[in-house]
Amino acid sequence: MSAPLTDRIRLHEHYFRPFLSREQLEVRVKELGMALHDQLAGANPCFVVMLKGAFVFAADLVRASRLEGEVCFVRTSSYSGTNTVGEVKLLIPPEAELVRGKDIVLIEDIIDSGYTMKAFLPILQQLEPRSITLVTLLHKPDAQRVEVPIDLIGFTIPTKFVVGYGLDYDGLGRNLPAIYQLDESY
Ligand SMILES: O=P(O)(O)OC[C@H]1O[C@H](OP(=O)(O)OP(=O)(O)O)[C@H](O)[C@@H]1O
Ligand SMILES: Nc1nc2[nH]cnc2c(=O)[nH]1
Repeated sequence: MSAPLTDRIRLHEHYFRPFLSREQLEVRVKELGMALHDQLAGANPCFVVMLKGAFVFAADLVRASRLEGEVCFVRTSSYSGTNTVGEVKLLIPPEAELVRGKDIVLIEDIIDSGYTMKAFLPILQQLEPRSITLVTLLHKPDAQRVEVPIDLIGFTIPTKFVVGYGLDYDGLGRNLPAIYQLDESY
């Protein structure tokens, strides 16, 4: 049997405490979906999903938006454990033919230092989309090191490492239905 969501959990050597519940996520993702629907009314966008972390959020957001459009996946990587390694690697690039001339909804799970988006946005812009709407579920403003033009934010959160709802700690935790925050008291 799995642990109740009120309990702290352990992933590898770290403990995490409940932070955003499944219900809070559901309500906010629906609101973001409706906001996207209003902003892009009548458009036929392409949803660009940042793997791996955004896969759960994107699945819910795309459906909540009720917008018809292609979905495409890109993959960047820059974290080892709970720290950014600074260098952003592009492991799966965007499909040029799906992006050119389209209204892009760029879906990210978290903007922390901002380095990932700072590196990726010019790559996307080179493919000449009509517009880019950047949506992030989580934003850590106090951790941000570089400017990023964010259009929609789910939750503004403190500078603490979080897991769940797609986000991992060294490969674990992506399957958790809620979001947990690193508990440094252990
Ligand atoms: O604003 P930043 O400090 O750059 O951090 C944000 C990025 O970090 C995570 O990706 P990660 O590189 O861990 O890859 P993953 O999505 O495959 O877990 C997350 O999914 C964001 O893409
Ligand atoms: N899982 C996870 N990945 C991140 N990438 C940047 N910040 C975070 C974070 O707090 N949690």
